[in-house]
Amino acid sequence: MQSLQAFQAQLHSGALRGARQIKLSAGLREFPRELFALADTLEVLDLSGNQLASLPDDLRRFGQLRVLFASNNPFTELPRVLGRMPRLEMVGFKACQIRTVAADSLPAQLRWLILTDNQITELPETLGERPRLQKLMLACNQLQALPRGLARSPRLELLRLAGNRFTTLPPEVLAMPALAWLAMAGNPMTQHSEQQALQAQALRAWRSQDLQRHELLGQGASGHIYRASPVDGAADVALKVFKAGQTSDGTPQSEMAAGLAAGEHPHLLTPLAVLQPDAAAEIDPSMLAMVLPLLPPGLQPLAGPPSLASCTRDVYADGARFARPAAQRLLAQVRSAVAHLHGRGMLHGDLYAHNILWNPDTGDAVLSDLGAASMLGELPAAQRLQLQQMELRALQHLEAEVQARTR
Ligand SMILES: Nc1ncnc2c1ncn2[C@@H]1O[C@H](COP(=O)(O)OP(=O)(O)OP(=O)(O)O)[C@@H](O)[C@H]1O
Repeated sequence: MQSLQAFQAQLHSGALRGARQIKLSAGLREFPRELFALADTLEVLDLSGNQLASLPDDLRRFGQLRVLFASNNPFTELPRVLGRMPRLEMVGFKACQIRTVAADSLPAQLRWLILTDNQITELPETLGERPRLQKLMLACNQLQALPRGLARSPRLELLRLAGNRFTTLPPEVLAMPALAWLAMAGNPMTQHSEQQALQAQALRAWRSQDLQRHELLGQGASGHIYRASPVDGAADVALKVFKAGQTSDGTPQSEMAAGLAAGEHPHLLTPLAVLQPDAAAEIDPSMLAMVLPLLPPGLQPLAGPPSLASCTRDVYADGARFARPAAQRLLAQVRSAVAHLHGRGMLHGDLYAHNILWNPDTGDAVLSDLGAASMLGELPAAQRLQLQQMELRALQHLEAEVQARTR
């Protein structure tokens, strides 16, 4: 729902009685007290894109609230009242101005925490005392260390640390018993390798006048993808134009560096080149872009991304069943793509069925999306190996999901 007036009108008419979900984005500067009329039923509240800097102390009256999104609001502190919410398990405060996360601001049932793109320098030890924690998004902050107790988080499977200030790998990461998906690019511990990868390719960058841009092929969270033709008559390519300077997993620069460093592999979607920014360009010159091979039509994602309920696990189409030979071929190709990345000293970081495009008839597959990939070359060899072993957990989850649907 977009406007406060529309919300109020619906509330007064009784149309919202018993509502379990509300989305309000209307330039709100204060929490609308009218919402308390739904305190007994509301489970999902989305207040993203307002002007809120605080939440009321009696928010805990929302006894059923499980999910709270409040991204793109000028909070400077994670509201402490969240720590007293009895059922709250998903908390999303992306792109606010948060500097402080107090020890008592984390709900006991916390399962999924999004603090991407804030200014956080330190996290409280209580984060390691949330046994249901499964997904932790901390990219693009100012962190140099993690709470020690996170090392023992029994269910923490997905961790995003990209774009912070880590000079070495936080030791807690290697101890996490269930970790399977990790992004850590764009930190001082990886930056040198990323810069080298970008510099090495700078001379081979394409200019925008080398390409004619055509229709939009699709868009994801981080970019718009167009079909484009090289003006020299070479085969068509895909052009990915990044939407913003930061993605949920890191930065476009890190994604491009990883893609270039990964090099070519028949089952990995890696860029052919970056597009040189240029003032005369048809696209906004401040936007970063890269050129990718054009995938043949007929490929489809193996699954959809996780839902609020599945949290770290992909969602497969109802009744999805794969023919055994196709499933085996798919898994062999994905394993070979992962082995290639590991051989290059890298992590994919987002090894998921939703990042695999495949042809269900043949089993031919391409692993895409290096947006969470990390270059591990600057880490000690033993750590590199441990991280790659960790990523094999993601591969095992994928294999189990596919095998469970193979007839
Ligand atoms: N190389 C390509 N060739 C043809 N079509 C492509 C190509 N890459 C992407 N697409 C199309 O664009 C859509 C969006 O791509 P994708 O999901 O990779 O976006 P993204 O923004 O890069 O990813 P993310 O959401 O993970 O940040 C795909 O579903 C597909 O239809």
